[in-house]
Amino acid sequence: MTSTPFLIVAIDGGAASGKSSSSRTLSERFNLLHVDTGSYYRAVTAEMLRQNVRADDPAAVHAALARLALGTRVDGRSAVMTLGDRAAGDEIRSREVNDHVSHFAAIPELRAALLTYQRSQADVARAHGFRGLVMEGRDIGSVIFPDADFRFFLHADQVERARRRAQEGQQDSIAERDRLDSSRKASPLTCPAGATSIDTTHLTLAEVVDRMAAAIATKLPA
Ligand SMILES: Nc1ncnc2c1ncn2[C@@H]1O[C@H](COP(=O)(O)OP(=O)(O)O)[C@@H](O)[C@H]1O
Ligand SMILES: Nc1ccn([C@H]2C[C@H](O)[C@@H](COP(=O)(O)OP(=O)(O)O)O2)c(=O)n1
Repeated sequence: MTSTPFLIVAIDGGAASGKSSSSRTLSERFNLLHVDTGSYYRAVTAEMLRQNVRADDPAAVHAALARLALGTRVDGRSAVMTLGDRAAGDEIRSREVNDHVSHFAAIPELRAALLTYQRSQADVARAHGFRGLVMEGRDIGSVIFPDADFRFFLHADQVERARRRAQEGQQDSIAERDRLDSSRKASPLTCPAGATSIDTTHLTLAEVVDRMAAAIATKLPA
């Protein structure tokens, strides 16, 4: 008897390239835990701001990281970071977090603190009976799960991505975040070698999802 494989799907890309929307749909279609690692960097950034810690103060960042008590709550099909007894909420999408998150995400010590935590989400998925996980971010296919079963890299031209964000009513300097995320030394945003690159500029969300789903279905029936 063959057992069903536990599948890891990695999706990377810049802001508003379609990572969250496609990940959510794939998580439903294949019963995968949805892990939005951007929300983790956002939650830690919100916590740093709450504690008045600045990204350019390494000693304060170090001390604050040592105090973080990270946990995970599963909400439907999505993993949600908890900090102590608080779950990350809407404040992680605020203008202030948008403006600061890439600066905190560039700090190697902070990224190292989140590395094991992100990998441990596979255990959370198993414990909750999911058939695998779909994890989205900037360095999932390159650093967190380089051996993932599927690695996708989504991109779209900047004007289209800005249009998508504006349509959501969000104030977000995506060009500046992409510049910082792509140029940092620690795990920069890049299309990992061997990943499947998809230009979503002229595709509908359904078309993007269908391309990824067709590949995944070869290993895991929907
Ligand atoms: N291929 C697409 N065509 C049109 N709109 C899209 C497409 N992909 C995503 N969107 C829309 O763009 C916005 C940002 O998408 P999202 O999935 O949140 O991107 P990311 O997670 O990469 O930041 C959402 O409102 C989403 O519905
Ligand atoms: N794996 C990850 C995920 C996000 N980040 C950083 C860089 C991003 O600008 C911020 C926020 O990520 P998020 O995915 O929420 O951003 P968008 O939804 O694409 O606008 O976090 C990262 O450095 N590494």
